[in-house]
Amino acid sequence: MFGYEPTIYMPKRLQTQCDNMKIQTLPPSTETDTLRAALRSSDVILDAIFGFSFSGPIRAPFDAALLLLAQSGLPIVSVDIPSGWEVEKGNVGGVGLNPDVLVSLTAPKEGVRNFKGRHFLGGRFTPR
Ligand SMILES: NC(=O)C1=CN([C@@H]2O[C@H](COP(=O)(O)OP(=O)(O)OC[C@H]3O[C@@H](n4cnc5c(N)ncnc54)[C@H](OP(=O)(O)O)[C@@H]3O)[C@@H](O)[C@H]2O)[C@H](O)CC1
Repeated sequence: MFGYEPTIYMPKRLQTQCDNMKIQTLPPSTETDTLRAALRSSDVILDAIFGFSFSGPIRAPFDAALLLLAQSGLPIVSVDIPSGWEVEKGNVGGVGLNPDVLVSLTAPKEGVRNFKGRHFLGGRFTPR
């Protein structure tokens, strides 16, 4: 896909599109072995696990998955909100990812006010 070879962890609604486009997916599982293996052959993590509907504590299997992502040492780009952060309160308890880059959608959320990495704003904007 555009020269990239993505592996998608637990796609929620896009399995058919992934299959049609022959994009590798990791199905829901309580095991983290496949995710661990995929991380070993990855260059970057695009984090879009949770958005503004997340509220802690993190339930399994995402607790183990977030830990693996954080410990991978790979650069992380988060979409809208780093996974594990709450939309208003931010990284409560420090269990969320600490991405290098954040791409907020439409508007930065209150919880990322103190985010210190590179921060971009993306979305569709309607002119007045
Ligand atoms: N709609 C808009 O105007 C905009 C939306 N934006 C972003 O788009 C996402 C939409 O994603 P949505 O699926 O609605 O929500 P989330 O991505 O946050 O995911 C919800 C799922 O997360 C699960 N969840 C929540 N808390 C936990 C937890 N502690 N442990 C494990 N899993 C959790 C939740 O599971 P349930 O079982 O509770 O249903 C859901 O499956 C939206 O979030 C925005 O980020 C943009 O902001 C642009 C405008």
